[in-house]
Amino acid sequence: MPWKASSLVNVYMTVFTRVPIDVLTGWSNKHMLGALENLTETKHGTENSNFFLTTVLRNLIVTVFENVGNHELPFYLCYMYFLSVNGVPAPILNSNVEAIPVVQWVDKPVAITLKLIGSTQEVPGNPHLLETGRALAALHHISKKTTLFNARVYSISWVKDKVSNYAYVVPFGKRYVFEYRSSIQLFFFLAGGYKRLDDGVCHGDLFKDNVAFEQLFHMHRQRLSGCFDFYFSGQEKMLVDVAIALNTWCTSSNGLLNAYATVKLMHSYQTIKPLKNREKKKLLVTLEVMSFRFWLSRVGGFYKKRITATIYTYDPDCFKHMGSLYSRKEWFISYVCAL
Ligand SMILES: Nc1ncnc2c1ncn2[C@@H]1O[C@H](COP(=O)(O)OP(=O)(O)OP(=O)(O)O)[C@@H](O)[C@H]1O
Ligand SMILES: N[C@@H](CCO)C(=O)O
Repeated sequence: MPWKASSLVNVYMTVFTRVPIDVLTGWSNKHMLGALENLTETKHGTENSNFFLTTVLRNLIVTVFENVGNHELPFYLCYMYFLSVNGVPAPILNSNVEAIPVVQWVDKPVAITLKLIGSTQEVPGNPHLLETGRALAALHHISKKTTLFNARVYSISWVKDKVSNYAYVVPFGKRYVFEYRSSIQLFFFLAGGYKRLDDGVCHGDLFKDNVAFEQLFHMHRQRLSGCFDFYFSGQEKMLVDVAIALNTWCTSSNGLLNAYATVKLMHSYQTIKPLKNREKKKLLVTLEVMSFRFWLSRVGGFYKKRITATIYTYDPDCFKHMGSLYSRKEWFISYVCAL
């Protein structure tokens, strides 16, 4: 049966693994986090089980990793540590990389990180777009200097695997579109120009719900307090991160890229890290490929989760048609990329 976004209504549960209070108290004592005051489950998130934990000393996030193995966690934590000591705000708790609280619960790794101040922005305005563009560019800039390495998460084999697994959920008359878009995706990875794009460790998931902003009391504006959810980060073309950000931060409700928002984000990104000509030429196809990539993972997520329980899933519909939008013309790209 083909999926339908409307059937996502009433699908609300974001925690898969709960941790008893006495276990949390033990961790808190061991890592000197302070006496526990409050514990609540987060309302969003589809990958891991996240809790807001308040102690007398701090506001924390407890993440029980559902799909990240013990061997993978050190990269993510070290990368967050690397970013935060280099001025890109990531929610790492200790300034000593050896003292980051990592524990184990029912055979799953658990990390305790800082809860960022403020909240995420569903409808970003000028300052949000400008600060996000700047933060992403700073992240890319500094990531060039790290020796940390994590293999690309969304590789050719990932695409092939998902496409073959999910093809049956696409209505029969639409399968040619699915095949066409997946071929663009594969072509993108295999094309010669792809190899020459700038790469390094990328965030991989810089959606609006992964950046927090705090209100400045003395001013009528907000300031970026940090980026989180680095658990898709890995080696990637930096243009891919830019396209993910544009698709999610700058798209209007009708699915079209908003020129005003795109110019803001791109301008602030490029003041720190200007795109090279070969990157500008590939931006159009990268936007298309990334919209398909998230559509694919959301459709897959919907099916996987529907089988297991009623849990929170993201709506795939907003990425469905993005690849064929009229605003994605060459002139539009040169306009928004102009510094
Ligand atoms: N460091 C943090 N500071 C503030 N809030 C956070 C932090 N980390 C997680 N959260 C909260 O927890 C929620 C879920 O976190 P996150 O997005 O990391 O989960 P996930 O399961 O990995 O989700 P996704 O499906 O987006 O990959 C966020 O929407 C946010 O409200
Ligand atoms: N940020 C992703 C989920 C994690 O890949 C989405 O909204 O589809």
